[in-house]
Amino acid sequence: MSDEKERELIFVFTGPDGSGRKTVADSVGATLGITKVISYATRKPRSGEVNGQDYHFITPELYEQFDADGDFIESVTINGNLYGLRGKDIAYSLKKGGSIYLILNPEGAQALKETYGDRVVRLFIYADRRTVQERQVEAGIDPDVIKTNLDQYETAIRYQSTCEHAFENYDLAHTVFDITNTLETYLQRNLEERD
Ligand SMILES: Nc1nc2c(ncn2[C@@H]2O[C@H](COP(=O)(O)OP(=O)(O)O)[C@@H](O)[C@H]2O)c(=O)[nH]1
Ligand SMILES: Nc1ncnc2c1ncn2[C@@H]1O[C@H](COP(=O)(O)OP(=O)(O)O)[C@@H](O)[C@H]1O
Repeated sequence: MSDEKERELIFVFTGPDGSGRKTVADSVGATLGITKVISYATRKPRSGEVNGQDYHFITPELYEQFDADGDFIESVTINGNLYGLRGKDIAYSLKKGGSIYLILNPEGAQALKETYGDRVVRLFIYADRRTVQERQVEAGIDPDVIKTNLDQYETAIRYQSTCEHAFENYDLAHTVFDITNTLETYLQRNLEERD
């Protein structure tokens, strides 16, 4: 039989940029005490971002080295920057015990689903186009980046139907409450299956 740890769950928060994935995910993650696994990125940290908390911010040279070593589950270029998740980080967190969460665009969510199958639960977070635009403007995101993100909006929205769950995010407390309840059900069921 498979190792007990192989039954830990992988919650992936996905959806369009600006929908609130990070805000919601970190709040739910803190409430439930689940570990975040972060990607490696070659972009520069934005004001307020912390290395090792938002991303592992690394040089293109180091990124290339990891890539050449076959470390990345998938690797994408977004707005001229590289992003990737190292399989060994996921394996390590799962091995330590407990479920994990990640924040990814739909492409990344799909890659995880294909790699880890049934253990992956995708939570699709969404808001209307104008709202996600306003949020990104308010957050001080570069206007060119906002434009490329909005060009991806419809494509991202189409991924909703593939996800295990979808939540609109307007009232933040409400969204966090709903998702926390949903994940608690998964965690409880997972515990019971082990008894
Ligand atoms: N496919 C994929 N997407 C990622 C990965 N890491 C982050 N992303 C997504 O790529 C986009 C990165 O854009 P960025 O402007 O840095 O956004 P932010 O980090 O969400 O503020 C976001 O939609 C992220 O959720 C990854 O490893 N793989
Ligand atoms: N329900 C909400 N109402 C108002 N603002 C929100 C809400 N959820 C998130 N935000 C804000 O919107 C911005 C984008 O949220 P973020 O979590 O970074 O989105 P994403 O990870 O999807 O790009 C942030 O400034 C965040 O504080």
